[in-house]
Amino acid sequence: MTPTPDWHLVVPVKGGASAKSRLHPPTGVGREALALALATDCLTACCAGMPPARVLVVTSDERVAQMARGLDARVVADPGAGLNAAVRAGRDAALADGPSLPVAALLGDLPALRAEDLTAALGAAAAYPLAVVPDAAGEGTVLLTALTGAELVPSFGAGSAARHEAAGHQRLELELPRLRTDVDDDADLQDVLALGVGAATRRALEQSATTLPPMQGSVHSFDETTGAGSALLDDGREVTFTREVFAASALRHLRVGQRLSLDLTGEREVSKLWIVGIGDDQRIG
Ligand SMILES: Nc1nc2c(ncn2[C@@H]2O[C@H](COP(=O)(O)OP(=O)(O)OP(=O)(O)O)[C@@H](O)[C@H]2O)c(=O)[nH]1
Ligand SMILES: C=C(OP(=O)(O)O)C(=O)O
Repeated sequence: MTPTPDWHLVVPVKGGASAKSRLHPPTGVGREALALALATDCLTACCAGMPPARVLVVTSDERVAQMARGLDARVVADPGAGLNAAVRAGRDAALADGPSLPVAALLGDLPALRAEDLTAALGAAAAYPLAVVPDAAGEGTVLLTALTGAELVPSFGAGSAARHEAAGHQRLELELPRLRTDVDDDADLQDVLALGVGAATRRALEQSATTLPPMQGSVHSFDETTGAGSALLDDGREVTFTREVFAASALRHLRVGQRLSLDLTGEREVSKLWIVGIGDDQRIG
């Protein structure tokens, strides 16, 4: 296998009141807060997938900058001339580390992204001098790469995948929906929620129980004597529940493999469980 080169990753994040103008968050959720949460989940995955010192977040928004610094990413000042200028500024900051380094640019609105998706995509892109990964619709760009960073010339904006391809970037239709689903509008938000978003986006949407589908999973283990156990979420995570949570469900028994709906506190602890299809007011015991 070809070793993966040491990419620098440029992530532009607009932030502030004008971010994500096509998104209509549910009542009780601010657009700015939701946009920040989308970027937080995206950057958390990036900084888990590669050394954060090689992740360059281009922004002029102090809240975004603070969040990025908290993840140990580098912050580059946004020149204030739009998305492509922001990506160029990130590229130039990366090239200050070495003029022929490989540089990639990733959109910052991918809240379902996981570290392994980024690693897989950068690994695939490493086989080409220039590459582009289109968004799920095949029209926009989510990832643009150049093995020689100085050759990264961004042309983001409507229909950018075809433009990047015409400029010599190899089109990579990777089977990585978590990487390819960017959030522009309300339908995209539903798509990423179905894929499973990161903790920040889930938290930001918590005030709005109507839009957030409960987590689904199946019983993985159950101790009859204590009432404690664990479940496997459909996104692959194992989560645990205590005897108190089980007792509060009013269920008398669980069997391994049984389908459940779950609420979580934190990443791994179940705060509430119930049987799929049985609503809060229709509990069975
Ligand atoms: N730093 C920086 N990032 C930008 C800028 N414009 C867009 N982005 C980021 O680029 C990614 C894709 O941008 P868009 O989908 O066009 O997002 P947007 O401008 O926030 O949203 P819309 O108002 O819907 O166009 C997101 O991560 C944005 O935060 C910009 O001028 N500067
Ligand atoms: C900026 C782009 O897309 P969107 O506005 O759809 O995020 C793009 O794909 O080039």
